[in-house]
Amino acid sequence: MTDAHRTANAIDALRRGWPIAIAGPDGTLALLPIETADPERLAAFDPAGTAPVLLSAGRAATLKLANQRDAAAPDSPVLVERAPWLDFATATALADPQFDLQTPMKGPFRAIPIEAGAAAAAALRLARVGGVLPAFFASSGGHADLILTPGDIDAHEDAARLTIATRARLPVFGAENTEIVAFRTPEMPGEHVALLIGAPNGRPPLVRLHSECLTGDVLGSLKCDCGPQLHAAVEAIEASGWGILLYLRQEGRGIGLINKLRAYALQDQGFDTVDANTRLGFAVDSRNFAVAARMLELLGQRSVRLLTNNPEKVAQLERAGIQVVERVPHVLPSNPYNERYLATKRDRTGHQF
Ligand SMILES: Nc1nc2c(ncn2[C@@H]2O[C@H](COP(=O)(O)OP(=O)(O)OP(=O)(O)O)[C@@H](O)[C@H]2O)c(=O)[nH]1
Ligand SMILES: [Zn+2]
Repeated sequence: MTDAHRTANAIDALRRGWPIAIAGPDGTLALLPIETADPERLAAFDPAGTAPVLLSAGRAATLKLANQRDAAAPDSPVLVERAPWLDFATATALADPQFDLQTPMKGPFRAIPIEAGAAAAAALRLARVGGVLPAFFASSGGHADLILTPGDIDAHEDAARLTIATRARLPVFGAENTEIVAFRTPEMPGEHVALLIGAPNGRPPLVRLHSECLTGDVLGSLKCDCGPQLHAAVEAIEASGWGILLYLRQEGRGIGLINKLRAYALQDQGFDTVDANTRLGFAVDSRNFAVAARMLELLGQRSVRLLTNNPEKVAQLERAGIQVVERVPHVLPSNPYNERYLATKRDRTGHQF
């Protein structure tokens, strides 16, 4: 089995609630994903009932386990000791923030040292890639048929594996002289695409990196600005004469649709987009724009004008070897439902408005 093949199987296992094991340089962990497993599988995985619970640093902080985190490495995963009363239902409440406000955690919870730190961090990364909650029963003695390494997960996310699969003419609303180019890697289920709009004129193209947002792009959600930004980007590129829209399959800033909708449910409880992600146990933004740099490179473009309010997109493209000669603001009018979202972008995630 190849590296990426093992990761694909591991993602499949996570979504089905089957155990996997990750072997890092400092030790191996057998892992059972809490979201998708059930009490019977837990009993089979951990007959002695001693496997601790692995959580992200953000989730641990939300659960007031912050003081038990490693002060030298505050973003490291946290392992919660398995007390006899910490059953499957309690572990589910540790994993899923949905009921945090209704059922305050009782505890006492105790964090214990993690020996297999690399495996623990890789497990949380794999949960994000697989779109499940980043929480596991984790045992150093447990058994799983499928064993992978942190490096296997790197291979799965490696932008260098991207290639052009096909291209065709695609007149779109607002830009009729357009070609679509589709990209894929052997393992990613979602294909990234580029729209090449207008005719190259020797100048750097006007480029937009658009991250997938099913709710905003397709369903007309008013909670964000994605739909209007998508259409305005096509218009702006068309008006500029020549440019490229990259449609990146990075739903929910990389946490997937289901976890984004969980974040929306937390926003219904009053948390903003940043705190909602943290409560779920994810980074505020999990996107890696190296994939966009690779797409531009495959399209023969190393110098671009970038349509964005997000300085992080500029920085990541530059780090990946694409020269951003100009940042062009991309601000759309707000509505009553997305005002707070836009204010949070301005105040907490460094967007320039
Ligand atoms: N996790 C999470 N993702 C969200 C939320 N709202 C929108 N998204 C996702 O955010 C991505 C869009 O990114 P934005 O941060 O809105 O904008 P940006 O692309 O970083 O910056 P600009 O280039 O300036 O527009 C899409 O993948 C959306 O699905 C949310 O509340 N939580
Ligand atoms: Zn959106």
